[in-house]
Amino acid sequence: MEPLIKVQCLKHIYPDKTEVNLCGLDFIVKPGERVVVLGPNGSGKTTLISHILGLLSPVEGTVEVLGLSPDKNFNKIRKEIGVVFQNVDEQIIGPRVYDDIAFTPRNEGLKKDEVERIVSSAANMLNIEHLLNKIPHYLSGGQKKKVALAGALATMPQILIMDEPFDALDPKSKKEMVNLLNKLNKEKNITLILTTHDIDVVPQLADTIYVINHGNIVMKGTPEEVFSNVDVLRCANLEPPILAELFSRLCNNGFKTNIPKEIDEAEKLLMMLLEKRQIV
Ligand SMILES: Nc1ncnc2c1ncn2[C@@H]1O[C@H](COP(=O)(O)OP(=O)(O)OP(=O)(O)O)[C@@H](O)[C@H]1O
Repeated sequence: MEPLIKVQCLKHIYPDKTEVNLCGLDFIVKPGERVVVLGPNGSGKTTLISHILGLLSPVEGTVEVLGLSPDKNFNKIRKEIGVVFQNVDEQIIGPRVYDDIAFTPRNEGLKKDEVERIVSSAANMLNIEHLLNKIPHYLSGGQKKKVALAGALATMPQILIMDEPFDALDPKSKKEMVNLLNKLNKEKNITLILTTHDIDVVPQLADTIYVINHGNIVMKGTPEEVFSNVDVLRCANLEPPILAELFSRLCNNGFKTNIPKEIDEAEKLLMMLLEKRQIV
């Protein structure tokens, strides 16, 4: 299967001469994949995303999205990619929530009733119908994030990129966001690229994880592969999810068990282990 995105040994130099390198392993995203990028602060996650979106041009290395250089084919590429930036204030531009979600469909010249249909379907997906008449500036951080996501989904892109999707979300909204992202991936076949510091949710969301450290993509693998490699993670200033760490330690102590993704799964596995040992 041809990759949707391929980034090889990227080097970027910002105007103030700050140099960002992303060498090591190639960054490859296949259609329908859920990819999470992990790395410490300042390691270049947002820089990587900006290149994929064609907002920045590499000084060295190659960036290909759908076989094209995104910086030279900005309009073509941006139709296929929905994005929610870390700082959503920079991307919400409509005077009312409705206008913001309607921005791209209106720009594409769609008729009023088609725009209405798209906005109402995106708002419904995110449970924000009650916010449509509000002024975005006065919304809470979590509400703004949902509005930005509704805007990104309005044109049903092939690829959805979210930089820190769980920032500003309370536990219930975080759970809803995880479920929604998985639903978009499964039912609409939207390819996901996410960055997050919220490591505990990663096993529920990732098919593939990339770990960036010191200018290199140092590791690629499934959550099980990556989170069992505690030394590489710690070296990159990352902690494995608490459940992954606990169950890896149980494995190291001779208990044959999978690594659970969620607390319910962990509970079942623990009950099975305890029953086997006749502790309960
Ligand atoms: N516009 C800019 N001008 C100058 N330097 C920049 C600019 N944007 C980012 N940088 C620098 O590039 C490096 C990588 O930044 P980037 O935002 O890509 O990291 P990140 O991994 O997304 O960080 P975080 O986890 O904190 O969001 C950092 O040293 C940062 O200070």
